Formats: sequence, C-alpha cells, structure tokens
Amino acid sequence: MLLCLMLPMASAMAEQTKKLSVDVLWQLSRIGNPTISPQGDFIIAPVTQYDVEGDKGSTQLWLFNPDGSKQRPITAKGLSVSQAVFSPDGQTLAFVSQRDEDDVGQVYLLPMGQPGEAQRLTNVPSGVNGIKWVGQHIYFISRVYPGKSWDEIAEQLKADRDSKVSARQWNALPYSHFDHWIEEDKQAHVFRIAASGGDVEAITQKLAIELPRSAQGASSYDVDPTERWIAFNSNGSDNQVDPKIDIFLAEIGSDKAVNITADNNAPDANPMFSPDGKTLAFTRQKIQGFYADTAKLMLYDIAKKRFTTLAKDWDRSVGNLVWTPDSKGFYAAIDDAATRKIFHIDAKKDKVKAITKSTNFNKPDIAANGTLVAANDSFLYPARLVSINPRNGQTTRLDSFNDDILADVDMGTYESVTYKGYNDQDIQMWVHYPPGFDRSKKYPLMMLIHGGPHSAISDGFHYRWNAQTFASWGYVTAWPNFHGSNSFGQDFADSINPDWKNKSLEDVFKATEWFKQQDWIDSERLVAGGASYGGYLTSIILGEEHPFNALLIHAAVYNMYSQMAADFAVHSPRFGNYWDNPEIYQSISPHYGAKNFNTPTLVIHGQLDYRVPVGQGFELFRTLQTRGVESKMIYFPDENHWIMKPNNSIYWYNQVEQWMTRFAEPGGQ
Ligand SMILES: CSCC[C@H](NC=O)C(=O)N[C@@H](CC(C)C)C(=O)N[C@@H](Cc1ccccc1)C(=O)O
Repeated sequence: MLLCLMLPMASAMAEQTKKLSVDVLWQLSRIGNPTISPQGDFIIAPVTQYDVEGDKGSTQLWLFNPDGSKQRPITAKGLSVSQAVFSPDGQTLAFVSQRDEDDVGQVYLLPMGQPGEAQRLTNVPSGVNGIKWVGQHIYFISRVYPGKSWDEIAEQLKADRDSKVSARQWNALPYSHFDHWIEEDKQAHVFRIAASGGDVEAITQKLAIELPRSAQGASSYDVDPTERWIAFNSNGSDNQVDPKIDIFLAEIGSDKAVNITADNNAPDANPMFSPDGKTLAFTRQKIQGFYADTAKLMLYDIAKKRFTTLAKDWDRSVGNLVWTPDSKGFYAAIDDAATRKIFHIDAKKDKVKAITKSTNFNKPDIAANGTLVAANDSFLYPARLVSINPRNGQTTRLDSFNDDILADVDMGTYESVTYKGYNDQDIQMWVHYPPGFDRSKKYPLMMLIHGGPHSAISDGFHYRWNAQTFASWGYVTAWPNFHGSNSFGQDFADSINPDWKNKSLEDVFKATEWFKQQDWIDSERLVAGGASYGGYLTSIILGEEHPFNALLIHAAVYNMYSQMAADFAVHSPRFGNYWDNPEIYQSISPHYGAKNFNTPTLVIHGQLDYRVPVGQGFELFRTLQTRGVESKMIYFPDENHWIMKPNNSIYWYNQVEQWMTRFAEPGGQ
C-alpha cells in the first residue's frame, strides 16, 4: 500500500526534473569561433540566439576580456553579423552585416576601445563574403557578372529580381551546392577596398581566373602581410564535372598568375601566408574524388619556390590551422580518434604534439603575445569560449553563456567503448546513458548511424542529433564510429570505398550484438536511424535481416543511380560512372533490398536538399507503401539536407520521439 502511494509521487518528481529537451536546445546561445586582436587585448566571438516564437536566429558579436572578467555584446540584437576580423593595429573591427537599406551583406567597421556606431564601408551590389584585413585594405569575395561595372551588376541584379520568368539554365556543371542553385553567368572573385574607403579594386578578375564555382570563403585565398602576393584556389583544369582544385599565386595588380600545384591531381587548398610573409602553407590531398583523403600540411618557400611536406607520416588530416606569430609553426584543431584536439605543429623540428586531451576544440586563434583561444564543447556542454595554455592544454573559460539554463538540467552520462566490429577489428563507440540510469534495469537502445560516411562523431555538442536528448527520452543511445569514419587514419576511412555497405553494416550489427550482451539492455526494444550516409546505411539495414523494431531514415541516399541528380555523385569521380561500372552501384544501392523491406520506417526529407535530392526520400516512401510496410513520410518544403529552423526542429524531435516510442517503449524496466 505504501509502495502504491509512493510511486505516483516518485514519478511526479521525476517528471519535474528538467531534461535536455529540444526546447532547451533552442534556448541555448551558440558561441562560434573566436577572433583575437593581434595585441591580445580583445576577443570577439559570434553568439547566435534563437527566437522560437519568431522562428529565427540572430547572431551578435560579443567582446570578451582575455582574463574572462568581462563579456558584453558589441553589435545590436536582431542585426545579424558574421566574419569578424581585426585591423592589424587591433583598433578596428570589420565584419559583414546586412542592415538598414542593404540588399546584401556589406563590410562594416567598428572602432574598438571607444564608443561609436559601426559604419558601412562597402556598397557592393553583389554582396561580400570571406573578408580579410591585410595592411591598409579589406579584401573580400563577391560573385559578380565578369566584365560588368558595379552599376551594370546592380542593374542586372535588379532586372533578375523584377523578372517574371523564374527559369534557370545551365550549360555545364555545377548547377547546385548543398541548398542553393549556382548561377552560371556569375563568377566568384577577390576584390579589395582601402580601410579608409574609396573605390573597390578587382584582384583576381584581372587575372581572368575565378575562385572555385561551387563554394568559396575566407579559406579560398590569402594575401601576404606586405600585400604583394595573393594565393587563391581555382579549378586548375577545364573539367567542371570533377574540378581539380589548385593554388594559384600572383602579384597583386599583375595580370598573370602561376598554378603552383598543377602537378597534383587532388585538391590543394587553404592557402595561408606566414606572418613573416616568406612561406605559403596549404593542405594537400593525393586521391582525386576522395573528400576524406588525408590532408597533408605543405609549405611553399616563396623566394626559393621550394615545397616541403610537414608531418609526412602522421596519419591524421590537418585543418583548422593558424600560424604561430613567429612563423615557426601552427596551432590547429584536428580530428583524432573521435575527439577534435588542439595540436601544435613545429615547422622547424617537423614535430606534432597534442596540446589538449579530451572533448572538442574548434579552430583556434592566436595573438602576438601567444594568447590562444578557441571554442570548446563536449557531449555535455555547448560551445564555451576558452583560452588554452599551450604548455599543458589547461583551459580558462572566458564566457558564462548557458550556465543558468543548464544548471537544473539533469544530464545523462556517456563513455567511450571499444568493441570488435567487422573482421574482429576495434571500433570506437560513444554510449550515452539516460539521466538516472539504473544498471539493474533493462533499457531500450537507440542505435544512431552517422553521416559522411567519412566523418566521425566526436565528443562535442550536436544540435541536430543530440544523443543526450534522445537519452533523456529514456534510451541508451549509441554512436559507433564504424569503418569509413575519419580521425582513425587513412586506411580505416578508405576501407569502405567503393563498397559503402558491408564493413560499416557489420560494425553496426556487431555494436548491437555488444549491447544485447549487456544486462541493462532489453533486446526486444531496439530502434535505429541516421541521416544522409547514416540514412543510406539504415536503408541498407531495412533490406537485411536485422534486430530493430523501427527505423528512422533522414535525407538518405536510397538509390545510388538517381543520386546522380545531386551535387555530390558519390563514387563517380573516383570509381567510374554507373554506365561504366554498374556492378559497384548495384551491389551497394539500398533500393535493391526493397523486396525484404518489412520494418516500420519513418522517412524524412527536405525539398531544398540538393546534396541528396528529395526524390530519394519519396522513392523510399513509395516503395514502403507499395509493399504495405507501416511507414510515414515527413516532408519539409523549406528545409535542406538538415533541419535548421527552430519550429521545424522541435517538430522533428517530437515526431522522432513519437515514432521510436511507439515501437520501443522508453525507460528502464
Ligand atoms: C563530413 S564530410 C561529408 C561530406 C560528404 N560529401 C561531400 O562532398 C557528404 O555530404 N556526405 C553526405 C552523404 C552524401 C551526400 C552521400 C552526408 O552523409 N552528410 C552528413 C555528414 C556531414 C556532416 C557535416 C557536414 C557535411 C556532411 C550530414 O549531412 O550529416
């Protein structure tokens, strides 16, 4: 009797505990990568906050003291800003914003250390992107109609906006990138304007060499500190189907550029001049058509025209690099065995050393006095702004965002587990336990399958597929970093090409077996799901004998043939097209498993997904319905490969919860 009376009270108390629900996720402030002034006295970071009611986010720039004693916004709420860069003397901040009567983003200047409004510097009708402040100038990228004056560009853009014809046309690739169409008659070029104002000067247009057509940003070019040289990315071949990304070097003002990486067929990217201007660093891959090929760090001695490869035998991909102020090396945030760590790369001694040990760090920035800052997150906390002691990796937190919101959230716990996967090889997996997890009970399992496939789930705060949020519903949640995942070395990543199916599938099945052997897992309550490549592998599971009661398939590549409509045609560049090598496509395409489909499946897809076009989701849903399999299609007309809008995201999490809980009751029993 006493027990009967106690139980409702206990469950009422349990209900009162605040979980990491999707509503909480959207209340959190999201701190982006920081920029530190050259003198080390100002730290700026973008902070994005969401208004769920208004269904939109807004990014403000915040100023932080290096000792963490102060934080305050320095741009107004509601006026989104991005790409903050400091003047070389650290006294002025430039950023991109679209405000007042701006049709597109422009460069704004804000004096530091004294009161004053941000003033607009540019009036570029085609907008600015990828800004850098070097010497006396601010450099930027704009997508322009080549050969036209700014007035003519403004007129053309207005005519396009006013036109009653909505048709687009292409005569060559690329036609889309991720979630937007690419206008064929525009080219992306680098321009500059004096920080004191004046005319905009064309830099790469003079060379008649455009930046890569698909995507460009601040990492697509760099200018040396004396403003003599520009290094930039462009397609070094005539082939627009499989562009060959090279690095071109030119003297600013000249009309000639040299392709310094013409002899390498794979991408050479991220040009970065050293602070002393003598060396150009860049990243080099070797295998064309393999986006996860290990990126090596290259140095090019500009005077001697000599190349060196750093850390030749280090089996990790370099990226997120910043030169040290003395030009003797780099700090970088590099994926290493499912965490993203800060490494120091000594260019003189050719030595690499991990500075941080656990959780995730993003691209760092460094001041002349050596102050090193970065955003740091983990599964249990969203990004924080920290300074990092380069000697021992110890961090000092500089912000206090989200503490109030998370103070009373009952988080679960997590751990890294290594189990035997395909061919008895070690596979790393993150396991999340629900809040209040009790080992004496049995819990349902939600097996999550990550995308890429060449990415890794690392120890960071994931907003779209938050394992702690899923765990808070009452599931043990798993993220295995199966064969193909990056951060475990080249062989492991490349081991699933072109056979995208078998090794990772076995890794997922063996992970599930591992769970079934645990006393705290209920083998009758297993569900699985994933997005993109994760949706692909879940569609493969659908056609196999498997242990899951229900599946969730988001933005999946379902038909490897019709993926040809996408901006990323998977194996075509490296292993040949389907008409030449149909056996590759046939052996790994999920749609060939259709005759075995019989598991309840939730299919989700966005109309604006050009990475995996929406037809893939409908093909799968129609197949499931035709076969009489219980299934639901959720279609987002205004979302891309990912669900980005607050209310759609809340709906997504709620629908997923409803679907999963129907087929695998949550909670310990
Ligand atoms: C992490 S790099 C993955 C890039 C990859 N290919 C690129 O050119 C990609 O877009 N993969 C898709 C599947 C593919 C269309 C068949 C994918 O699985 N995307 C995942 C992973 C991802 C994460 C972050 C940034 C890009 C992709 C996804 O969208 O979650």
